[in-house]
Amino acid sequence: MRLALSGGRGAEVAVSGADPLAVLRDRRSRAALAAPAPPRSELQEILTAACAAPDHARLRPWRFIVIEETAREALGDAFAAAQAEREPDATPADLRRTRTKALRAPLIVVVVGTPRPHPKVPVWEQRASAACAAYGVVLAAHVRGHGAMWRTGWYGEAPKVRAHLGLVDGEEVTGWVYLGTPVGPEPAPRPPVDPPITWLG
Ligand SMILES: Cc1cc2nc3c(=O)[nH]c(=O)nc-3n(C[C@H](O)[C@H](O)[C@H](O)COP(=O)(O)O)c2cc1C
Repeated sequence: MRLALSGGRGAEVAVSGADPLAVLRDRRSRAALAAPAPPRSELQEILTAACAAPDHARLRPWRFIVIEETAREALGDAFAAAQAEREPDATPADLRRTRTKALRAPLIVVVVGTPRPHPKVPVWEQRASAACAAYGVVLAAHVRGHGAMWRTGWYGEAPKVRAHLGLVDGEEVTGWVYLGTPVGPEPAPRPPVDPPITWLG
């Protein structure tokens, strides 16, 4: 059964009577996103749901930075400054293109992994947990009828961007989750999946 998203403007997925597994199965990332973004109150719920990520020893090895609409220009400037530092030959057109990466959606949630040494929980587990939290943001936004797309990029490691975000040593950008109202044609339904399973029966 395919779930209908009612409008994609903060409306909840119509789960009543439907198979909730379809919410997971039929989710698609949406690259083209426009205003409105989820309002703060709803984003709070989405990020709270994302904090239910599996998390060994309850370290909660992530945090969120929310780039609201008015903060995007400054982030784009940081992207461009980072590119100018990394590629001294970058043209003004290159820098303009890079700046627009911050404007691809009305809101960005930066999921920051905060792994730290722990006697029982290795860093890879904490990174996996942060990735689950990022997926949680995507999924919870989808459930609430918003479009989402998890992206990454070199600029997450660039000192100028890290400084702009206020990241401290050891913190890492797990994902830039772009959120907003999907625009343009709906992506084709996900092709049937044959899960790679080894059954040991
Ligand atoms: C860690 C991670 C980084 C990603 N980075 C990008 C990216 O930079 N650009 C991109 O187009 N897709 C990226 N993706 C993939 C998209 O989020 C998305 O999963 C993909 O387009 C497939 O769409 P679907 O989610 O509808 O299956 C990334 C996914 C993950 C898990």
